[in-house]
Amino acid sequence: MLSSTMEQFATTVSNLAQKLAEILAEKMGHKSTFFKENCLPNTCYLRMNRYPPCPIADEVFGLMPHTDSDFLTILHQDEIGGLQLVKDGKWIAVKPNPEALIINIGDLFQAWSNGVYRSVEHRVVTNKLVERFSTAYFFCPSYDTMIQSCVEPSIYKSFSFGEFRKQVQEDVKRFGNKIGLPDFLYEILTTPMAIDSSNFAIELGFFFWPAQFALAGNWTARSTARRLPWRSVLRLVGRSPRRRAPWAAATRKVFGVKSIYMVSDGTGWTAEHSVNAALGQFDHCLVDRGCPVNTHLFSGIDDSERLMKIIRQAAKEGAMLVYTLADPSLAESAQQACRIWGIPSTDILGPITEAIASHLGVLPSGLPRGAPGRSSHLSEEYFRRIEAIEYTIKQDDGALPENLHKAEVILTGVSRTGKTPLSTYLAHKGYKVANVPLVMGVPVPKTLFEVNPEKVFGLTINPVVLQTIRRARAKSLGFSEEIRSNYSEMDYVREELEFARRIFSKNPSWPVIEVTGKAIEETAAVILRLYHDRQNKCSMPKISKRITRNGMFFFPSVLG
Ligand SMILES: O=C(O)CCC(=O)C(=O)O
Ligand SMILES: [Fe+2]
Repeated sequence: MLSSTMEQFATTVSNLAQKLAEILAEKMGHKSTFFKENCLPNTCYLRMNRYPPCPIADEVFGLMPHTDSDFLTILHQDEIGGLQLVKDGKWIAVKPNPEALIINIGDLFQAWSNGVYRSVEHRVVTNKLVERFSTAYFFCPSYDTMIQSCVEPSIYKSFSFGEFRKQVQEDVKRFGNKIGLPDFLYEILTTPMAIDSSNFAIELGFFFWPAQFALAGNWTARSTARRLPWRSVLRLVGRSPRRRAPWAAATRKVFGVKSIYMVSDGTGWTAEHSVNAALGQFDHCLVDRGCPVNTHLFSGIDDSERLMKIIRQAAKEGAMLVYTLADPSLAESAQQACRIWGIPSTDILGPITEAIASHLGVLPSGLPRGAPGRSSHLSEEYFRRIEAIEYTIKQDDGALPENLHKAEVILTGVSRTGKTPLSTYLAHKGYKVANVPLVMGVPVPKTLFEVNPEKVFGLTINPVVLQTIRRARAKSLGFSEEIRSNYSEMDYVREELEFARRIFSKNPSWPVIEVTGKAIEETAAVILRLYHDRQNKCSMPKISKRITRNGMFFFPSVLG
């Protein structure tokens, strides 16, 4: 009785699947007999799922996130609910309606339609109290049927359904999850294609349901392991059920770690800096607030083969892709592959390069930094930077005062105001920087007062903060008690800051910058703004300084 009911059900939904496939094909302008010829009843199969009540429903999936390896799936679920699908990057529940059928696009339809229809990622969550049943009809061809895109140029290589299934099994064995269509993507995507991707899941009125379904009450739950599938399967028609394996996507969901892949055909600094700057906007929710982000940098990626491997990996891991690719065809490939695989992506270099090209009226070279044919990789600017770094290292901590006149920027202040890291940072930006410490009782080099005062910058800091920094420093360096009290006791700290203040006030054209609580980058930005204002001398703001009540210099950045 059960089997005849199931046969009847299978025949009905098989006809429905046939019609739907033809309608979808026709919508793409293809009147095709392909489905009629290749998806015969003996190659399609029906699977009945039972999801027993699960005491740890929050931790276990009934069915791991997956896409179906078929053309179409016709699914019936009972009134319990639990099926979810991904829409716009979010999991949404499919409202249970025993009066309706759910149609899922499978991987084969995605390949056949060249990505116009997309196979939908779905999963089943378990229920604590009640069992759930569903029946899925998988509309498949024979293993030797070749799956080939119905339009050219094709995104995917053609493959037989057998090859596809074999690859899926191998991937599951090797990686623990199915990769699916990304395995069959052409490595080089250079031809622009307009792909109208749409996740597809429609509900139809349901007209047939076997009453004897409850017969299968003795099924047993197959897996109780955490996050492993929690359901039993009854196969009625066709091939054996797929092995269910834990998915990378599921692991991701358990641990909630998001990844950002940065890909560059150069060093990757631009991508890295941009991502870090943007991540700064999420300080309030990163890591310790439970939203951990992993970033991975792939530099020197200048061929599509490696690019596609990375993108495939990103698809597998559910990562986002941020790329700086000077070669427009490579950037285009990245964009397309991301669109096809549903990977969120951002092209950092493309939009700005295009804007500059249109502003200048000149085409960009499309060559990454260092590529043969691009004007000298090691540019003048590069050598200038190296020279600046060499100079700055030599001039650290008051060394070689006779060379101060060669500096572009001179930083001065008491010990532990951040002169050295600031000098190094500015040197990496190409400025020759000297730093001169102001130490009470040690004469300040004469040359500091002989050089152009416009390049001297004083640094000052809150005494309490300075004392804390100095104490930590004294401890880590194992200073003796005597040196320690000289260096880090409050009276001494205040006195030394006063000593510096007096020097600063005798040299009123030195801007004095309060560094308390400022990042090196922030102080550097202030210095460079002043430096360039002074260099350009155009409507240069007059720099003034005044003394605040606690005896610290306060530096209003731009005064008219
Ligand atoms: O039980 C369900 O609702 C979904 C079943 C399913 O996705 C499958 O068997 O592939
Ligand atoms: Fe499925």
